[in-house]
Amino acid sequence: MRPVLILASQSPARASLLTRAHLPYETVVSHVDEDAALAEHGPLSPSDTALLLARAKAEAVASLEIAEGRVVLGCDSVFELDGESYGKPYTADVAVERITAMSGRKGTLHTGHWLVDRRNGESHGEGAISSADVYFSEMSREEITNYVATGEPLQVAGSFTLDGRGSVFIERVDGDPNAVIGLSISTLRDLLAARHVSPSHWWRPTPQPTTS
Ligand SMILES: Nc1nc2c(ncn2[C@@H]2O[C@H](COP(=O)(O)OP(=O)(O)OP(=O)(O)O)[C@@H](O)[C@H]2O)c(=O)[nH]1
Repeated sequence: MRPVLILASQSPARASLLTRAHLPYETVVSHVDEDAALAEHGPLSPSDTALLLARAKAEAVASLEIAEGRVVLGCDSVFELDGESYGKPYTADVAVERITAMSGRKGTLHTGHWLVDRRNGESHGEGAISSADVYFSEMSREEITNYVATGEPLQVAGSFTLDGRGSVFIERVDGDPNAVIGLSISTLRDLLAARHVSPSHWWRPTPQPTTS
């Protein structure tokens, strides 16, 4: 039986968070062009950017036939430092520059969530942001270049991971740590509750067909 939840994301970290919570899901990547989605809008705050992109991803997948009768979750994570939005650094030079600016300081990781409920012939969308302040320890130039050389920070929003090597440099998180990684499970619970669904329903063993 297909899981009710579709995760509209290519992110292994987001998938892992659902798996660890024993929440069954199917992954359908949205292939949303994030720059094009943002170009339609004027300047947005980092949190509004995350919510808009989460919505674009969820709606792109929710429009597919595979989403009929199911619930689709899209997410997007944006790192805020000094009021500026940062996504993935992609290159080592950009990662070194950004991590150098973060050293010894506090940034905020905003993760947008958008849920589209396509059950019962409807299509109801609702979103929420989960933001967490992240406090970084002082990092030496050598530590930064050694971290960037691993390649880990290049493909993650904010150029660091909380659940990987980046944890060496994180002193404190104020907020949902899962939101830092990319998907706040408690925010998903709240969005599902608004649609009269509890993730705990999915822990029940699926009734096995009786052999007559
Ligand atoms: N493992 C880990 N990944 C992180 C962390 N912070 C951000 N990320 C990842 O960085 C990526 C942020 O880029 P997004 O554009 O939101 O998502 P994406 O990876 O492109 O995947 P889509 O959902 O398909 O757009 C996500 O995959 C996040 O899971 C972290 O602390 N740990």
